[in-house]
Amino acid sequence: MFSLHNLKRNMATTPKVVLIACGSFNPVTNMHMRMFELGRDALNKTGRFHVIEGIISPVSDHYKKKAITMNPLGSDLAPAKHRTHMIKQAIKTSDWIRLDTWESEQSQWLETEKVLTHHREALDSRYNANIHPTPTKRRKKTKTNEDEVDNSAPRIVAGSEEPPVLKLLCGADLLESFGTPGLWSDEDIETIVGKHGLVCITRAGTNPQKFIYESDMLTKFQENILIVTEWMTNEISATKVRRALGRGESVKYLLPDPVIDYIREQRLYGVPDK
Ligand SMILES: Nc1ncnc2c1ncn2[C@@H]1O[C@H](COP(=O)(O)OP(=O)(O)OP(=O)(O)O)[C@@H](O)[C@H]1O
Ligand SMILES: O=C(O)c1ccc[n+]([C@@H]2O[C@H](COP(=O)([O-])O)[C@@H](O)[C@H]2O)c1
Repeated sequence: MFSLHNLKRNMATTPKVVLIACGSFNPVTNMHMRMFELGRDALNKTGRFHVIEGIISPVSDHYKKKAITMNPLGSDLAPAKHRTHMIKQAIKTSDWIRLDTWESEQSQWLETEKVLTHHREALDSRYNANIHPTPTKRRKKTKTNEDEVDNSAPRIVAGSEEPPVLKLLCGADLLESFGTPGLWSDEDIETIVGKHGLVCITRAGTNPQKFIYESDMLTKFQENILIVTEWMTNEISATKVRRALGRGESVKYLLPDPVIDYIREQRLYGVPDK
């Protein structure tokens, strides 16, 4: 029978999850934000997890993939200071997603497995120490410098509960990039999927179920992968957004308004003069 007491007890015993999305966020789009909502909803609906936090972790300026595979003439990755500023604008309307700049501040590009390990350790120490500020602190910071990054996270109550689980949140293109020869190491893929877990949002032109079926390793850890179908297949890609910006085309409703304002102000992505 339903009772508030049982509901509270279930909430306390259901494993808590922190979702982390790693990527260029060049720039952050409305689809990135939606990816978090889809991932949280789907995990919570399984009844097996309770999502408590989302982390956006942009890559550092040393990430060279774009230069190698997308644009042989040079990297079109905007500096991390701009990408993180835009993320801060985008998450203003969210009370559970935060920016974490640890990865973007590194002096070299780091494999995603290393980023997850860092956050796994950070979660463990937050859990063990139980001395961290609540997320409301960030929203009360009206008098501080706008550019000051607050990487504080929700307080994790230690006690009988287990520490939160960390899961990588991604689009199916990232999952399918596991199959690109020489891009990811097998050990890293095994750690990401076997130890942490994956929440993967379908994307136009991808077939994550088939991709998992065709990989022995992913099939082995299948129970750690949640595929979430995005039925509103309005494909927003940062590449296409950058292209539209460079051509002076409107990107309204594809990016949060303050992000568009910032891009125009800073003349990012080759935005032409008015
Ligand atoms: N439209 C989308 N649907 C589902 N996932 C998405 C979508 N756009 C981005 N993502 C996911 O967000 C994460 C970070 O994305 P990323 O910064 O690489 O954006 P992107 O649009 O794929 O960028 P680019 O076009 O520059 O390669 C990745 O896991 C990516 O798969
Ligand atoms: O860990 C790896 O080996 C690895 C190999 C290729 C890409 N990644 C990560 O995957 C993300 C891809 O982002 P993007 O914008 O290039 O689609 C980014 O966070 C990279 O650091 C990670």
